[in-house]
Amino acid sequence: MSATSNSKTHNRNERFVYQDDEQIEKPFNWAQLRRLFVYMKPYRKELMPVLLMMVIGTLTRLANPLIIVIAIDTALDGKNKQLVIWLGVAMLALYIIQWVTNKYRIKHTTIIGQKVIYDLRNHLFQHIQRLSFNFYDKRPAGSVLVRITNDVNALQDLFTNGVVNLLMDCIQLFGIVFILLFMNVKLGLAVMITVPLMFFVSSALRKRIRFGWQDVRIKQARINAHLNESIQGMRVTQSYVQEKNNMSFFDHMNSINLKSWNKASALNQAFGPIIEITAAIGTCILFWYGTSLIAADVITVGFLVGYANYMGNFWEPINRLGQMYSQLLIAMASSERIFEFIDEQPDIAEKDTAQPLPQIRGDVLFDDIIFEYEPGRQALKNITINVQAGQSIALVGHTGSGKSTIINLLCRFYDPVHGSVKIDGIDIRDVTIESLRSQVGIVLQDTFIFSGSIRDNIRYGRLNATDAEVVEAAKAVHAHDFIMSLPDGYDTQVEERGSILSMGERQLLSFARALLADPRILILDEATASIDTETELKIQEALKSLLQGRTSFMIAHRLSTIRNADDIVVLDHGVIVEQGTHEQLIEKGGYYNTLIEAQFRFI
Ligand SMILES: Nc1ncnc2c1ncn2[C@@H]1O[C@H](COP(=O)(O)OP(=O)(O)OP(=O)(O)O)[C@@H](O)[C@H]1O
Repeated sequence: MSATSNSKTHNRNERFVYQDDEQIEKPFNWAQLRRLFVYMKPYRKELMPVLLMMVIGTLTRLANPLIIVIAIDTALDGKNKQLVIWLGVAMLALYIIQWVTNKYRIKHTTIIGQKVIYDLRNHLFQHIQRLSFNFYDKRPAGSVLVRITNDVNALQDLFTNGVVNLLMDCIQLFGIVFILLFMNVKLGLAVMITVPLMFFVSSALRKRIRFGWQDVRIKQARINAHLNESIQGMRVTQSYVQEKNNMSFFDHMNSINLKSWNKASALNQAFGPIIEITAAIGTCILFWYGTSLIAADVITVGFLVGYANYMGNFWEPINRLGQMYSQLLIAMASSERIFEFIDEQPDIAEKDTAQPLPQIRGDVLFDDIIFEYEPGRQALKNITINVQAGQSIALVGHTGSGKSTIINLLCRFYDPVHGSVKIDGIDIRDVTIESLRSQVGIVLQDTFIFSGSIRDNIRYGRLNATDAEVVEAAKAVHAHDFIMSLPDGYDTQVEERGSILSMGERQLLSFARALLADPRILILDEATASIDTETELKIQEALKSLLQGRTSFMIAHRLSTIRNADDIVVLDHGVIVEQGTHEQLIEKGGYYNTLIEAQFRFI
């Protein structure tokens, strides 16, 4: 396989490490299984008739061999033709009952199972939407995606037929054991003597199977996480001509996954022969001991045939339970990963006493803020910024100086370690998150365009805005002309991330979206990409409309934006080194002056 030959070309362990999925190596977790079944609770009523059908179906199956016993012993000598007919009718009736109950059971378990999966997926998605940025910082998006798709799907089999089949097999098994012992205790014990042996041999195997399937899931999760990253980063991959390298890495992971699957599957298949051998030994014992009992007139031929029939039915559920064990293990590995997410609590939690933030004016105070993403590494040190409503603040500084961090704190994506952020004098930790974020608008550097029409993308700012308001917002930020030049105007369909639009056009769309939302506080992470002078002028004009009457924080990259700001906060390594207007700071000839000179040599 090419993975082996490529392994010398680079050290794969140095890149794409998805540590997060390595952790689960625990034994079978019954508490987890019980927790999973909580999702079935709302469907208890619907489940009752299914269980009833299952019990009826199983009992009729158990009655079949009894008819055979009677037929051979009392009817086959041809003297009692009527009894043969009646036995035939009874057999047919039993088969019909089995057919009807099976059909009902399969149909309804599928429906209930799908509903449970639907609930679980919704619950998981609802939960991860609440999780803080901190959670997403630590995980590749792919691994989050895998849990909502693959891991939830892996539970599908369990919920659609697994649970009911499990119960059915258990009832059938106990029923047969009871009948075998009831018919003849000695014979029953003799034929079942091999069962403990089988459990003993298979218990070591079961452990290996469990680890095998866990390993498969980990490998699959890695592939999916990598796939997701690869698709997201396809442009970068192609620009750096990394396709071959990427392919070799993928091939490597894929072959590891294949090996892991083959191993688990081979272990799983080892179950079958163990059961077959045990069954064969059991059958030998039955006929050896059974014939001697016939010779001694203790049992009849019909009895032995019926007994053999029950024995056949005895191994069937055991075999299925063995297979189901691996299904259960796959489901348990997935549910562990799902619950790991569900148990994750958002770092940014609302206080019980949190009140909605009233309609704000827009005064903002960063009061002696210290913040660290990781303990011991301060990203912001003693930051104090006092902003009056309606002022525009430009945040400037070299890369990594803490500009985005300030913005993250204002939206309460993280909480400071020390100090507080206040809006209109109210600590933002005391208000509900929704009321805070709905009054703070953000225009990100990498404007996210959703699949849909241009109109819908603008309307994302305020879902109940009318068409006229959408057009009005677009006009105000000078986006209307370019939208009208598109094939279907406002109805033009754009794909995810808006690749048919230029960088400048995407910016204007995001301005229109923000204007429609009409927040009192606006955060703008200005795009760094250079655009032509004409678009630059348009954007500056658009910005003026957008910023009017709002408090704004801008991570500014264009000199024109920085110049127009009411106040410029200059950051260096998480510390404010200078603050003032453009003219004041240039006059001062300090850090800002050097920074601006370095960035914009034409000044
Ligand atoms: N999620 C994170 N986890 C850990 N450290 C982080 C995280 N985000 C940022 N940092 C660190 O915090 C510091 C400030 O980062 P920040 O993103 O605020 O800088 P910035 O000024 O916005 O940079 P840029 O102009 O490059 O966007 C940097 O040292 C960065 O490495």
